[in-house]
Amino acid sequence: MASLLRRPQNIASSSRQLIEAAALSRTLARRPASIPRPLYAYARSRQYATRPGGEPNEANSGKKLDQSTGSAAKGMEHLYSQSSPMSSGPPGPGKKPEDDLLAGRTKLTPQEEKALDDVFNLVKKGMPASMAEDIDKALVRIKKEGMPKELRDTVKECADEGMSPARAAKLWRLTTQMARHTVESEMKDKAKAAESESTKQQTSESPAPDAKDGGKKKGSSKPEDMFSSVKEIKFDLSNILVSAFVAYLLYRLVMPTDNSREITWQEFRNTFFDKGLVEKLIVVNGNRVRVYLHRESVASMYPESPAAQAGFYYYFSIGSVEAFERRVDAAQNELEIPSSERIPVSYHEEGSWLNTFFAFGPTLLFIGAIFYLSKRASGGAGGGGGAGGIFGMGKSRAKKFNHETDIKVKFADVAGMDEAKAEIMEFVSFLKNPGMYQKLGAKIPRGAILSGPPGTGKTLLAKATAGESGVPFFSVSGSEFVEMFVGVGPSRVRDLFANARKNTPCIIFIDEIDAIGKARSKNGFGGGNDERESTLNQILTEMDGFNTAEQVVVLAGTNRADVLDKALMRPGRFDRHINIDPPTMEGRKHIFAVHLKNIVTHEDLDYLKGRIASLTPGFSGADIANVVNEAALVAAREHCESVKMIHFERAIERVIGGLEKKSLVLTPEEKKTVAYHEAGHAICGWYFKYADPLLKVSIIPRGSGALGYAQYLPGGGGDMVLMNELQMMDRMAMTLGGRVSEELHFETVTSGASDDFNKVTRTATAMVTKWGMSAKIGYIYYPDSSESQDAQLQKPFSEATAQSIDSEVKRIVDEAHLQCKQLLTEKKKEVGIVAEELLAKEVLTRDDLIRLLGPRQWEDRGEFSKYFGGGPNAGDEKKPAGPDVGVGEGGGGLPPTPLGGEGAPAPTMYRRGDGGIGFRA
Ligand SMILES: Nc1ncnc2c1ncn2[C@@H]1O[C@H](COP(=O)(O)OP(=O)(O)OP(=O)(O)O)[C@@H](O)[C@H]1O
Repeated sequence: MASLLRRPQNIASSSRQLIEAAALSRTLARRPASIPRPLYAYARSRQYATRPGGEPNEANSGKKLDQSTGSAAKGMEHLYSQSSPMSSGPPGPGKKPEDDLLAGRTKLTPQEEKALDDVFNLVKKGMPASMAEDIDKALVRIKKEGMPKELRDTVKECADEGMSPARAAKLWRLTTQMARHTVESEMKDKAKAAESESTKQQTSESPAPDAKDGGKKKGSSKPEDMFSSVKEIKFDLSNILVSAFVAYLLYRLVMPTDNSREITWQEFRNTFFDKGLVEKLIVVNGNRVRVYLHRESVASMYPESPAAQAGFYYYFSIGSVEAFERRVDAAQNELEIPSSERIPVSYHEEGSWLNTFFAFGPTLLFIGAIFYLSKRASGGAGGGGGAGGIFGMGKSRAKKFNHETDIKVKFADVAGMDEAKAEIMEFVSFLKNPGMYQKLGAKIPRGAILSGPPGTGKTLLAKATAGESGVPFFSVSGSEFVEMFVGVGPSRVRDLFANARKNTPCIIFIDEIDAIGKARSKNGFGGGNDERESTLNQILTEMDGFNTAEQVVVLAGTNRADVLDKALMRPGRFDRHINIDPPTMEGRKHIFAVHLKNIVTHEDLDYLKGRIASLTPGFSGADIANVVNEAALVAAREHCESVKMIHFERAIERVIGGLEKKSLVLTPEEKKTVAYHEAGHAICGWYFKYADPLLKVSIIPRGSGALGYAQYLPGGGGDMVLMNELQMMDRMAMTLGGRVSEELHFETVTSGASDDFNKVTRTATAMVTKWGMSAKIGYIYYPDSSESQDAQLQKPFSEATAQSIDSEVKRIVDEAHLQCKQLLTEKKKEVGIVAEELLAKEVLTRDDLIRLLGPRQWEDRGEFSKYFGGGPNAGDEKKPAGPDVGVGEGGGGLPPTPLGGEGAPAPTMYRRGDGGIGFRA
């Protein structure tokens, strides 16, 4: 009642009809009293709960209708649920609502029947016809089946003591409940009848059990299938969190929050407004109205309704504020609500979720990106420990390989470097059996630097050391210490060594150590690199910091041992310097043997290894691995059962010269120039004692810019370590053979010989400035700019000496040119024969040259004649087994080797010249 007093509009807007009805009742309503609107609302709500349409709907009967509550509009089911203001209230625990309703039914006496008629007539006043009809039905039923005790008592109380608001409300409730119950019973009966009818039909139509199974089997969703598909989904915590967050955002965007529900204007009007339940209205953003109800009124009557919860509200959308205001005014006028009691309406502006999201989105994205990047930067740390710095930036990025599972490499897999292996095996025995050394007082070496050209197997050797010694292996590249933040490098070094100490005995391998281990600059010219130097200092400190009992071996790989800081190389740090050179002929055979293990081939393995090793001087282990793999790919492309010799040769050609460029068509003149150029080289190689005899020449352009391509057998056996002056002169003359041939056979010359001149000049310069082969300059070594920083700025010789060097270089090159010109003039006819044959066939082999020129006068050194034939007694020689080198195919070439360097052998590949017309010599 307190709530009623506080809200006079509740009473003021009570149903006029009800008050009228109560006043009209002469017998029952002696003291007419207003009935609180919530009670009236309750009573009216029964009608909607049973039949949302307000009309008895026969078509909705049977299965289609919910058997207890009728069907509600989609999304509005909650309004008709048991706990909503529109339901009959919660049933007692364990009881059905009708148990209470029908408790203590007894037959009616005639007086009671009359009193009941009066009451029901009173109640029916002001009701819609449909509901009055239900009330009548209920009355008939009560008369037939008896009156429930509660109703009887209430009717009696009304008769004895008169009508009061509470009794009126109770009567309303009981009569409408009875009406509803009657309707529901009818529906249930109908539904039962329909159900039994359909079961009968089903039993007559249902298929045999087998057929059912069959049907199930046919279905695509077998339980196992479903499980297997479910199993495949990977549940990753971060994925789940992100998906959950996104789903929540979407949900919040699409769905309103739980403490609100959308209704229509009609529902607002009929369910809340007309019943005086509305406390206030808030118009949000001019397009939505929030309806706040009198919570106490709702809670006292429907404790379980969501509308009774604090903060809950209904809302509906409006087209325009003006229209809404007009409608509300009209509704209030209709209900004759005085202006002082009208429902307050306020106006709010609020940002939507979407707006908030867009407002904060970029900031969140930015923060997220920074977080992600810093996470990435700190990722890949090999084990924990150590100071991580900001976002773990300072953590070591070394990958830790488990010796039992990850490292399968053994010394047997590393071929062609026996000395290096022997040296490093000592580390293995130290790691396996340290006591043996320590008891004799020997200090254990701390580490070794493996230096050598790229791909010679430094990393492989380090891995094999770890594999053999059975200890964990930390692998990191020098460049991974370098980061744009100051202090990260030293911090990562500390972290790496801290991890290693936790895992002793172990091996740390720092690849490309020159990235951090370069000699620290003395004069600071060009700006120092403090970060790199402090990283290096940290490595020096850490390596000093080991005590000899700590079994941590540090191996480092580099291609530039010459630039490393001296402090790094001193005993007590990297004690051992192991130099790994490109493999020799024997080494290449062994490396081929290692990699051929995985290849299917029916060739004679000894012959195969020897021949392809001869064809690959200067190749590193990585090149060899690549050739073997490439050969297998070539064979597979041709659908062969096994890899044959021809495939290996093609692979070598491809590795050296690139793919044949059949699309590049040379004009006949260009082709002729290339052919005579190549023929010039070939004739020189064939007739000069110390030059390299031709193995194969082709004038098919190749991918790497070569218009012609020749392969020569290195005269020194490919592994030549020393060259004498005669050899150099012959080779230089041969290198100039291409240009001289052009001079002799054409009116003019081309730009294609520039690469030849480069080689010749470098050799001649080295002869003068390094190898003491010029009487005028004498026995002096002048470093070039690649060897000394000083030489980059200032020439290490006087101007006069420079002139002498120039003249001496020119003299040597001129001598080589003269030597070549004499030979080619003498052999002009042979050059023509070879060139014409080359033009006709595009590819010539050693056998063709023997056929055209006769066997070579000079005996080939090394094992080449064993694999390629063609020595001075070639006619008598038994031809080696296996196919000829690349008959009818593009030529191969020896790998480029540095001329002017240590014992550079034959010229190898001839590329497009500067003028773009180029071809090879
Ligand atoms: N001596 C060898 N025996 C067998 N295989 C080898 C040998 N040397 C190199 N290889 C092959 O070449 C690959 C590359 O070798 P690796 O990575 O050890 O070269 P690297 O000297 O460390 O090169 P880089 O200096 O460029 O780091 C190896 O995986 C292996 O397949």
